[in-house]
Amino acid sequence: ALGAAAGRCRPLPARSLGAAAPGCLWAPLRPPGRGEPPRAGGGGPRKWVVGAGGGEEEEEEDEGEEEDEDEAEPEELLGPSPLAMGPGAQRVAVVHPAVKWGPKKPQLTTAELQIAEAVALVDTLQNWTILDKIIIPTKTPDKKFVFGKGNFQVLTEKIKKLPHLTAVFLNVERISSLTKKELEDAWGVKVFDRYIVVLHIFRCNARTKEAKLQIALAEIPLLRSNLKNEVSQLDQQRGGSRYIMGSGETFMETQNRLLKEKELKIRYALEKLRRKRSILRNQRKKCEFPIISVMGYTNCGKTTLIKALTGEAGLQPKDQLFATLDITAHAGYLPSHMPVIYVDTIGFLSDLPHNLVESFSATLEEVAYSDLIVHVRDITHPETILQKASVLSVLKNLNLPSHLLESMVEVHNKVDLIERYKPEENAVAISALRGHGLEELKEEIEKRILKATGKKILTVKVNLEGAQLSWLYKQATVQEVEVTPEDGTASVKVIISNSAFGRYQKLFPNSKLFIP
Ligand SMILES: Nc1nc2c(ncn2[C@@H]2O[C@H](COP(=O)(O)OP(=O)(O)OP(=O)(O)O)[C@@H](O)[C@H]2O)c(=O)[nH]1
Ligand SMILES: [Mg+2]
Repeated sequence: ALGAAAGRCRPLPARSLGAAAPGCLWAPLRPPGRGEPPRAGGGGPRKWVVGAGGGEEEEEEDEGEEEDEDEAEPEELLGPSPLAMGPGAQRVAVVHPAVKWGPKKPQLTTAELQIAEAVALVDTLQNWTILDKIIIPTKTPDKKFVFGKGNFQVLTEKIKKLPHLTAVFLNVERISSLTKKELEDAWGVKVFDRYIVVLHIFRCNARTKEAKLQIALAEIPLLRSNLKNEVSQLDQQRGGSRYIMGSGETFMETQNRLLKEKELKIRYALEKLRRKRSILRNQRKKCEFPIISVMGYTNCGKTTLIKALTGEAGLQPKDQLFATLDITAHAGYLPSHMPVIYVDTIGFLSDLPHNLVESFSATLEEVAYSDLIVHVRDITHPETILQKASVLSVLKNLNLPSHLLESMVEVHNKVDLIERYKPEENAVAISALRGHGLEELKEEIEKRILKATGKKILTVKVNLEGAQLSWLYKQATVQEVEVTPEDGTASVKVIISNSAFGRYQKLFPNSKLFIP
C-alpha cells in the first residue's frame, strides 16, 4: 500500500488547491491589521487561512456534488506498487554510467555530481541502504547492456561481491524492459532506473487524491512493460500465445485491455477533479487575490520561502528531495498590505522521463492561471546553472502564457551559506531560512503583480461629503483612510485597476491624486 515502504511518509499538513470551501475559496478569516505588515515566521493573528474547511489529507472535495458511482477511489486505482519493491528494506548499489565524450556527454555537470543526486534520491527513502556507489564509463549508454564488454564485466564483478545486495539503481532516465531483464539476469538482483525510484518517492509522499491519481497514471507505462516481460516469459515456458477460454482474447490482450480501462478510469477521475478546479478558479477570480506560483528545482527552498513570506507555521520544509508533491496555497501580504496567494509546487528534477512530468502536468496547469511565477534557485548548489536550465525547459514545455515567462522573478536563495555573495542584476538575493532579503523580494513581487494585473496603488484626497469614498469602496480596494476632521476630507489609499482609475478621473475631475 501507499507509503508502506518508507517510514518517513508523514502526512504533510497541506491544503490542496482542489479542496473546496463553500463560497469564496480564499475567504479571509481575519483581515490584516492596518499598517501592520505581516512579519516572516511569526504565525499569529495576521494569518489568513485558505479555505474554511481546514481538513488535512483527503479533504472531501465532493461535498454538495453528486457522487459518481462508477468512480473508483484513488487507492484502488493506485493498487499495489508495480515497482515490485515490496515494503521491505533495500540494500542497493548506485551505478552511474558516465559518458565521457561525444554528443551524449552531459554539459554543466560531472559524473560525481550526478551520482550525488542519485544518492540524495535514495537517501529520502528511509529503509534503503547504499552499499556502494560506482561510476563507470561508457561510450554506448543506449546499447542493450549500457556498458562496453570490459567495463560490464568489471561492474558485474563488483556488484556480485556486495553482501546481501537486493537491487542496483542505474542512474539513467529510463531503461527498456529488455535491458532491465538482461541486467537483472546478469546481476541476480532487481534493477531500478530514475523513473522507478522517483515514482517510488512520489508514492511515499503523495497525500491528496490528485497526487495519487497522477502517480497511478505515471505507473501505467511500467505496468505495460512488466506485462510484456511476463508474457514473453510465459510464452518461452509454454510456447505460443494462449487464448483465455472462450473469450477469443489472448492473455496479453486481456491484460492490455484491463490496463487501458484502468488508464481511462484514472484520466476520467483526474478530469473530474480538474473540472471542479475550474469552478474554484472562477470563484477565486471573484475574490481577486493575485496568485503567485513559487517554482524551482527540488530542495531549492520553495516551501521555506513560502513559510517565511506567510508565517504559516504548518508548512514543513525538509532537507529531502520531493518533500512537496501537492500544490498547496497560502495567503500572505505584499508591502502595501495587498493580500496574495502563494502557491507551493512540486520541485523539478533533471532527466525525468517526459511522461512522468506529463502525469503531473494537470497540477502544474494551475500555474497557467497565476499572475506571477517566482523561480527559486539554490544558488549554493554546484549544479545550480544546470538546475536553472532544466526548470526553464520544463516551464517552456508547459505551454504557459508568454507574459508569465517574461515577468518571472528569479530568486537566489540560501545566500547565507555564501561568504561573499555577488549580487546579480536580474535576481533577488535572499535567505528564506534566515529571513534576509524578503522585504526586497516582496517589493519586487508587488511591482510585477501590479503590472501583471493592470493595477496601481495611489492615494486620493476625497471630500467626505461627496460620493468619492463610497465609489472607491465599490470599485477599488481601499487600504487606508486617514480623515482630516478640520476640513472634512480624507486621504484614501487604494489599489485600483487602470480602467477603474480612468472612470474615477472622468467622474471626479477635480480630485487630487498622489501616485507614489
Ligand atoms: N542555509 C539555508 N538553507 C535553506 C534555505 N532555504 C531552505 N533551506 C533548506 O533547504 C532544504 C529544502 O527546503 P524546502 O523548503 O523543503 O525545499 P523545497 O524547494 O520546498 O523542496 P521540495 O518540496 O522537496 O521540492 C531544507 O533543509 C531547508 O531548511 C536558506 O535560505 N538557507
Ligand atoms: Mg517543498
